[in-house]
Amino acid sequence: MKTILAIHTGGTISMSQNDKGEVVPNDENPIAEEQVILKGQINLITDEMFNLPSPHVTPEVMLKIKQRIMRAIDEEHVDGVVITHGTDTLEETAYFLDLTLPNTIPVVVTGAMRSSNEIGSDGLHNFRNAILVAATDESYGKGVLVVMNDEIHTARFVTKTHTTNVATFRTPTFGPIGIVTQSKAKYFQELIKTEVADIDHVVDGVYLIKAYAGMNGDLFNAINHSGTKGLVIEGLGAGNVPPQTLPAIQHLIDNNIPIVLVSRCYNGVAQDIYDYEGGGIQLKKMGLILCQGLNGQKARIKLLVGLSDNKAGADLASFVSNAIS
Ligand SMILES: NC(=O)C[C@H](N)C(=O)O
Repeated sequence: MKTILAIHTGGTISMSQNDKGEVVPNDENPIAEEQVILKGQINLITDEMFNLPSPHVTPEVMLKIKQRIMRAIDEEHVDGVVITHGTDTLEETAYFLDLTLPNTIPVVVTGAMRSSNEIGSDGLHNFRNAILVAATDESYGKGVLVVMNDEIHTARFVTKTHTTNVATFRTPTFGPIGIVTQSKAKYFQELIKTEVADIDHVVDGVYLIKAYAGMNGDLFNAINHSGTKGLVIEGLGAGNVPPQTLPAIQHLIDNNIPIVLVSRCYNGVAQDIYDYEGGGIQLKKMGLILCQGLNGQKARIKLLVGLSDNKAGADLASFVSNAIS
């Protein structure tokens, strides 16, 4: 029998609807373990570590979860870990863990779109599936996984795409890597390349700014201060910005702030294709780091982890730039 540690951190999976129809946190994580079908087949131990709506989750909280999992691996010798988490920032915590944990045992993050007492609540189903995936031998060596709505996604590429639909978690461009059936986790894709940065602290001052038509330098100027450690820009299309932003972006570069460029598009990767003012070719020449395959919030987590690992210059650029190969 495998031993799986479930770490509860809060989110809708731990919430319920009140008489007025509002979804509210409970005093404690209310997941009814006795209802989880796999009880009896798996030795499930639980840790009610946090009870936070996921918009309250910070990189410091993510680091604490990482440290808790390290203890489970090194001292408790568990066979797998499941983390329940609010879905709003689930992809960020999952990717933080993917970048900072050794790839030794399955670590699976899950949540719910409907709270525990709502009709059609998906919490227990997702929790059961996540336990099943964490206890499956084929789940070893795949990095941190996200299990929602009968699908298995990599933490690196999955993103929340719908405000309320239970099929909200999608992996644009690359697709999920497996499915969960009644009794099995089945994989049809391999994870490519894993990287680990064993950090013991997290830096502050890493920002994310989205480009838009007619944008000027105001937002970039606003973060041009001593507390800024890094910036991710969600550029337009293949990775371009309006020309009026360029002087302010250049000031940040002159102040040695690493700037990462991704695309605000849902699919595809940022590339240096266009050679006009503000185009990707110019941005690359200015020193922006083009990051392939990650969305803005994931690229921010990667930049934050790289900086927290004391990476700088070419080392930081190579850590952040390529998530694909
Ligand atoms: N479905 C959810 O979990 C959303 C909730 N607002 C959270 O992230 O905590």
